[in-house]
Order: sequence, then C-alpha cells, then structure tokens
Amino acid sequence: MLTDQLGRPLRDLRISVTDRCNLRCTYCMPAEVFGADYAFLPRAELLSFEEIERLARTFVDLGVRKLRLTGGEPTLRRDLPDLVARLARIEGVQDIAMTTNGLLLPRFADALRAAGLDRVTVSIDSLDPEVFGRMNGLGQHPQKVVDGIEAALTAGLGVKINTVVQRGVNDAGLRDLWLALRGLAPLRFIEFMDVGNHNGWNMDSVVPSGEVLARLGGEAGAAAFAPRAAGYRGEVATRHVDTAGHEVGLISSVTAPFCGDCSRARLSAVGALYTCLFAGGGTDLRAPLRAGASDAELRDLVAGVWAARSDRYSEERGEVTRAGTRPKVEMSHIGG
Ligand SMILES: Nc1nc2c(ncn2[C@@H]2O[C@H](COP(=O)(O)OP(=O)(O)OP(=O)(O)O)[C@@H](O)[C@H]2O)c(=O)[nH]1
Ligand SMILES: C[S@@+](CC[C@H](N)C(=O)[O-])C[C@H]1O[C@@H](n2cnc3c(N)ncnc32)[C@H](O)[C@@H]1O
Ligand code: SF4
Ligand code: SF4
Repeated sequence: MLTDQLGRPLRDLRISVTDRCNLRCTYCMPAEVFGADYAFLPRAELLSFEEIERLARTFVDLGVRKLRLTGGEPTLRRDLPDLVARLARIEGVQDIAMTTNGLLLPRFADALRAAGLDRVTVSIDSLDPEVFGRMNGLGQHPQKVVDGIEAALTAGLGVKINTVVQRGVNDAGLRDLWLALRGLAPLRFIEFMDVGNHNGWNMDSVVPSGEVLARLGGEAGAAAFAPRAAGYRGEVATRHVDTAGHEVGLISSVTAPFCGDCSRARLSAVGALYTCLFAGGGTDLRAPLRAGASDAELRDLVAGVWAARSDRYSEERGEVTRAGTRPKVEMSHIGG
C-alpha cells in the first residue's frame, strides 16, 4: 500500500473544477481582493473532463476510493453532470460527493444525481439574512441555499450542511441555525481557518468547537449531546447526537488538528497536485499529461509525490505563525 512519510495512505481525492464563484464569502474570496479586475483562470487553462477522468483513474489505481468535487463553486462548471458520469464509471470509486454553496442545486440536483453523484455538502453560515448577506459578500438571501438543500434531498442525494463559525460575526445565530435545519440533514460546524492569504484570520475570531457545542445545546449546554463513533477512519468531523438523534459534526482544524489521519490529496482546476490545504505550492500534473505521459508515468509521478509527503500544517500552525506567515495557495484555487 502507498503511504507517505508519516504512514498515511492515499484514500481521498478532492478535485477543484473551477476557481470561479457566484459568492464572495469574506473568509474565502473577499470582494476587495476577488473583484471585477481579479484574473480568474482562462478556460483553456482548466483541465478538460477527459483530463480530470484520466488523472482520477491514476489516483484510484493508487488507492483512492472517494472523490469530491469542489472549487470555487463547482456547479458553475458547464456540463458538470457529464464529468460526474465519467467519474462514476471508474471501477474502484466508492463515493462521489460535492461541496457547494447550494445556489444552483434547484437547477442541477436531479441531473447530478442521475449522473451518479452520491452526496452533497451544502455550505450555509447563517439564517439571518443580514448576517448571511454580509458573510457571502453579495447580499444573497439564505433561503436560496435552503431551497438548494431541499432540492438535493428531493433528488435523493445524501446531504450534509457546513457552517464556518467566526466570533462576533455569526456565532450568535448558531443555535437558531441548528434548530431550524437539524431535521433536514447533519450540520457540521467548522472552525474558521487561516486558509489563503487574504481572509484576515486571527485566533481571536476562532470559536473553539467545544464552545460551539455548548451554544447549540442551549440551557443544557454541551450535555445535550452524546458522542457518536466516527463514520470512517480519518473523518475530519467528530460526531455528536442530541436526544432526538439529530447529528452535529465539529471540524476543529485549529483547536484539535487531525493531520495524523489525513489521507486527502487535492487536484486544482489547472491540474496541480497539492498534498495539504495549506500548501505553498503543488506539483504540475497537467504538463506531463499534455506531453503524452503514459499511465505508468503518471502513476509513478503521483506515487512519488505522496511517498515524499510529510505535511501536518494544522499541527504545526503555532510554530509556523510565530515564525511569520508564508504564502499559501488560495482556498478557491485548491478547493476546500
Ligand atoms: N485543515 C483541514 N481542513 C479540512 C480538510 N478536509 C476538509 N477540511 C475542512 O472541513 C470542511 C468539510 O469538508 P467537506 O468538504 O464537507 O468534506 P468531508 O468532511 O471530508 O466529507 P465527508 O466525506 O462527508 O466526511 C472543508 O470545507 C474544510 O473546511 C483537511 O484535510 N484539512
Ligand atoms: C472553498 S468552499 C468550495 C465549495 C463551495 N463553493 C462551498 O462554499 O461549499 C469549501 C468549503 O470550505 C469552507 N471554507 C472556506 N473558507 C474557509 C475558512 N477560512 N475556514 C474554514 N472553512 C472555510 C466553506 O465554507 C466550504 O464549506
Ligand atoms: S466558500 Fe465557497 S461559496 Fe464562499 S466564496 Fe469560497 S468558494 Fe465561494
Ligand atoms: S492541515 Fe494539511 S495535513 Fe493537516 S489535515 Fe489539513 S490538509 Fe491534511
């Protein structure tokens, strides 16, 4: 089995299909930076669906079993169901998921499901129109995302909900969000992370997951929940359930890093392989692919990168921040 320097297998591939987005979340693509004059990737730079399929096969040959489409906003990529259908035909793939802001799900959920998509994770940070409108940078209304969640459920997709938590921004409304949406799907609360170079991260704006759970429980606090076993080895969220069986996941990359089990590789929209969400650079797979590399050559290239991998950024965060920040790839580029 292929493992990296810390004995971690390669199991999960997250594929960014575009760096564009129809929102400008302040913690990801702040409008001041990603404005009208921002140079998004020209179409010719993006991997074609044939190229994504070929590279996905390479990763599956090396042990990957889960694929996740992300971005930017993956539903903006034209003909996305065609890509899903190609990926669903790859022998060995057990799970195809997509992380999305949900806005276009009413339009595309049925076609994506029919093409073979298993699950979506839909991101929504608040049900308060003012708070959500501010956080998404474009004043979009949260009901549009809720409509997307409902469209995904109606289409028969598995659904989870992601919420990024920022102190003083959306933390006051977390319990309202939980009470309103817990009957629809499991909610997962993500500690605000220092991804990219522009989101103004600082430790004071992180709400530790323990505090989030206490807020969700209302008067009973965290005691309103019981822990539930992980769904699979290396799962990023720790699971908890309330007495009615509603599930909440806590993604505590800042206060309780999970690098020890990290089996995730990331492929950017231009075909660069990144071995960590916080990487400063990646390995170009597109150039050898377009130069006619054989399947074996591509496999050797990816296997070599994984075998040399020693990333554990979240565990080292304190040391790195003290030593001064280094440039990181943008979240919208690498996919979340
Ligand atoms: N630091 C860090 N954060 C991650 C990593 N993987 C995922 N996350 C964070 O967790 C969030 C949730 O991830 P999702 O895209 O929903 O995927 P997932 O939780 O791996 O998916 P499941 O297969 O449903 O468990 C991401 O948006 C990131 O913010 C990782 O490897 N490192
Ligand atoms: C980069 S987005 C891409 C997919 C899609 N546009 C969406 O928002 O779901 C993937 C996930 O990363 C999360 N994310 C983005 N920036 C983050 C940050 N600074 N800290 C924690 N999570 C973040 C988003 O909330 C989303 O759940
Ligand atoms: S988190 Fe998703 S929806 Fe928000 S700006 Fe980033 S890519 Fe777009
Ligand atoms: S910080 Fe890097 S190594 Fe650690 S879990 Fe996240 S992606 Fe994996």
